[in-house]
Amino acid sequence: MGQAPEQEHPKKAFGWAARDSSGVLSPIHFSRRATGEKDVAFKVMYCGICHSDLHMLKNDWGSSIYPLIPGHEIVGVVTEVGSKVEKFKVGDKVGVGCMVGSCRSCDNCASNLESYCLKIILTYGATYYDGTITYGGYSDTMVAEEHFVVRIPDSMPLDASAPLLCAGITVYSPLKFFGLDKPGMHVGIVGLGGLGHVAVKFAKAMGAKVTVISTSPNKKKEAMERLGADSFLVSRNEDEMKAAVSTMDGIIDTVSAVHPLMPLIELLKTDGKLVLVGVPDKPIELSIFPLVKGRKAVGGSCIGGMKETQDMIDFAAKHNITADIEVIPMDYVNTAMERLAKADVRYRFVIDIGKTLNSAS
Ligand SMILES: NC(=O)c1ccc[n+]([C@@H]2O[C@H](COP(=O)([O-])OP(=O)(O)OC[C@H]3O[C@@H](n4cnc5c(N)ncnc54)[C@H](O)[C@@H]3O)[C@@H](O)[C@H]2O)c1
Ligand SMILES: [Zn+2]
Ligand SMILES: [Zn+2]
Repeated sequence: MGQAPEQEHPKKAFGWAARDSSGVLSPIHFSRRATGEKDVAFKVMYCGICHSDLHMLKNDWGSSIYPLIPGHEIVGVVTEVGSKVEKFKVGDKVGVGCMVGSCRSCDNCASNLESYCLKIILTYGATYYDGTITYGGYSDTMVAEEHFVVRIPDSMPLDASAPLLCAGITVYSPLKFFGLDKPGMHVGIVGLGGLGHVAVKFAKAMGAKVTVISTSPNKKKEAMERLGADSFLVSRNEDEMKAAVSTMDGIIDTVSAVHPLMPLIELLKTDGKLVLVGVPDKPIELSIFPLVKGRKAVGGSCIGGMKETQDMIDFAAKHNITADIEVIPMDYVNTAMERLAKADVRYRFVIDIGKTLNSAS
């Protein structure tokens, strides 16, 4: 067990940051806190690029603090553990997702729902307990309290597992909570991007019948043949949409921009649920009649708690679920962001931090 002596001084770290809402990333030297007694420190090997990183880089939600080092799909290998760490040792494969802190005492935290804690501390761009700003995984090292670290099973590839830490849990959690995880359920997945493509895989593994709803007809073949969807609806094709009215038990909507909800609500059966996980920067119009007529619900969902995140990883390992990724070098990140904005990625960029981030760049 690599027991670390308590250290007073922060540690040097290196990463890539945006300095303003242009969102352009460039190298930055910064520091991380010394490994505390409940902390796990690790060398970052890979970090996925979530669309939330792009929203945050551009200050779409008005909450960004610069310099901003994004990244919340972080995986790596443990280099140091604090004296009170129980679950991890040096050399373990681990990951950190969207949060690195919560109050640990409210009702949400007591129910393993840390992502709904009012005092949640996000992995980057948030203020930590000690007053410092949190920095994400586009960097060489990471440190987080043990409670917010998950174990990546040895059987899983580190690069393609990284996106599960945000994209994976964000779709797994509502599938379970809204009861869409049962064989025979008909589940619609809207938006076939990073979240959407893993949602198809999880819903299929849970036994549901899965229909992808997308604006791009050219994604039909791969959705069905590669990802295993049962059917595909082109949302701009009125005939196809009409034929599917009142057929779905639930829909997970991962779209990152403002889009019409009414056609999706029409697809739901009585008591169906439309769950929004995509977070557009502007409000979306909602008419009430279609909800009232079918006792339908529109809801939201935010990542998932730490226990459920570990359950999701273990479920993914059991069912061989990983993300379909394009691995890129660190200095490609700005181009990757431009491509992500145009939905030009199948389906998740993952930065090879371990091999391509070096402070000489
Ligand atoms: N709720 C949460 O906890 C949570 C967690 C992670 C990400 N998110 C949010 O989910 C959204 C999706 O993230 P992602 O990483 O999967 O993004 P992504 O860019 O990989 O996928 C988004 C998909 O939406 C589609 N899309 C974009 N604009 C559209 C439009 N106007 N109409 C129809 N389809 C459109 C794109 O083609 C793409 O397939 C983002 O808003 C992100 O911030 C939320
Ligand atoms: Zn994310
Ligand atoms: Zn709490």
